[in-house]
Amino acid sequence: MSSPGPTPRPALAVSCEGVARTFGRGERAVVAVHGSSCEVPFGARIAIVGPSGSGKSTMLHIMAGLETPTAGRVSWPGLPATDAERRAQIGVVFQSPSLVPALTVAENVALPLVLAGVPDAEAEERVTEALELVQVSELATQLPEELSGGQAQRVAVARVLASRPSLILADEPTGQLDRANGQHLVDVLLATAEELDAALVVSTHDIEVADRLKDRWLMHEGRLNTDEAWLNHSRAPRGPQASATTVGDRR
Ligand SMILES: Nc1ncnc2c1ncn2[C@@H]1O[C@H](COP(=O)(O)OP(=O)(O)OP(=O)(O)O)[C@@H](O)[C@H]1O
Repeated sequence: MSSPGPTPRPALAVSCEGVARTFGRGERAVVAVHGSSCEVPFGARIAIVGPSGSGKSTMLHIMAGLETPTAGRVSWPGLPATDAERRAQIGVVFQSPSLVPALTVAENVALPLVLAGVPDAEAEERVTEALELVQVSELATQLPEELSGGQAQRVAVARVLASRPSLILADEPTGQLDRANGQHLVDVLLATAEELDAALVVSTHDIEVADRLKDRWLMHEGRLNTDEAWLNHSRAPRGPQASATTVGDRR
């Protein structure tokens, strides 16, 4: 019997090789991300956990192509090579919802579809479906200023889902939601990622949210640790500090 060939490498949505990002110069320079590497295949469900200021948002923005690394290399082997086409396949849920103030909720969700040239009837269908998924259909004609923080956050998620991305990057998507609504939003992100066969990366402080995702990575002082062994380090005298200890203690 012939031996099986090497297992084909899974298609990667995004790959980071030693990426770093420094803001400012000289004495005022802040290193938000130190040389960090990761590979995110399609089908991945990853939580990036870490304390405030550890570099999670910056890392997600690098993966999204919104922030250019000052060192290292980011690539999207499984996404289109041209910037515009690739951007259309990357959905980012920002920490602050950033809705367009003059547009209604439905118009905000439709905006990326209109810009991408999706026909009106299909855009309308996708908007209705996305608003239903995040349970804000009744807010379709409201303006962003009329929404609570949590409602705005759900609309921002709907906007990403409607564009049917292949790579979903969500920065603290449950930050302004109570526990039940937060859990529901995670359900929606997971179900959508499954349906689209997309990669999903969620940054969070919330261990309950992190535990819903298949893999958990730690961001600590600008360094990304993709080895889940850190979960057990809390018992070791010199394991990763505060955040890892907190996570480990919950297990
Ligand atoms: N545009 C910027 N200019 C200067 N410093 C920045 C900028 N963006 C981030 N930083 C700094 O980089 C570090 C990492 O910030 P980042 O927002 O990535 O962390 P975070 O883990 O997402 O934090 P949080 O959970 O509070 O959002 C922080 O010290 C922050 O002050």
